[in-house]
Amino acid sequence: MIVGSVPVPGLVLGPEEVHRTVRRLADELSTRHEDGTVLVAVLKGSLLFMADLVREVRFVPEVDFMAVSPYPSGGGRVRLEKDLEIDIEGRDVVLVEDVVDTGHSLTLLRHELERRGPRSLSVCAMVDKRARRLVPVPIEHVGVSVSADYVIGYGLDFAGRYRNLDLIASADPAELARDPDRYLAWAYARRPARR
Ligand SMILES: O=P(O)(O)OC[C@H]1O[C@H](OP(=O)(O)OP(=O)(O)O)[C@H](O)[C@@H]1O
Ligand code: HPA
Repeated sequence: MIVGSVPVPGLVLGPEEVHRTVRRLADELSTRHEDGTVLVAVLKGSLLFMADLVREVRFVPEVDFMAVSPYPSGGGRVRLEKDLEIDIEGRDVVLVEDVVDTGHSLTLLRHELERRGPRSLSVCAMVDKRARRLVPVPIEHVGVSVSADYVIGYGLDFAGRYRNLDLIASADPAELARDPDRYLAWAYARRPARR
């Protein structure tokens, strides 16, 4: 969308819709899981999602964190950067992802977790960019499916910016590549005033 000569991102979910979506996902998880379920957040993007989700589920979760990153050589190969501290053998595990794009990261993560013998494993992803999938991978709980090429906000960054927004917006990756600060004025104008 273009306003005047300044491109602005398209709003995918505003703050209220983000919270409604998190509550719905927490309800879905709460009907299937009991105390002791391990919620594994994928850093860094799942920061806000995990923080909200743990406050909405109706079971007592244990939390842990993983991180992956692409190999510099590219080609979709992904490596584990940070591993769990908890032994998940025999445990119910929910992997909490901010976004699934090509599917490479989630494929590696599912494989890594499955081979440790959890009692159950499911994935709860806030954003599913289904049209961009290169590797098919199951996602049991989806917040929102988008056709956008790139999304920012609610943990999702571009070059470290935009993670702290309480909304999710689609953005033009070419614009961001030209100027990573491109949407900051738009984003901060939408932040609620703090006392
Ligand atoms: O489906 P894929 O194409 O593999 O992309 C999905 C991955 O991208 C995001 O992480 P990102 O690399 O943006 O790192 P960050 O969360 O630390 O910003 C997200 O957390 C996934 O792990
Ligand atoms: N936004 C932010 N980070 C991402 C995305 C996205 O659309 N896809 C994969 N990592």
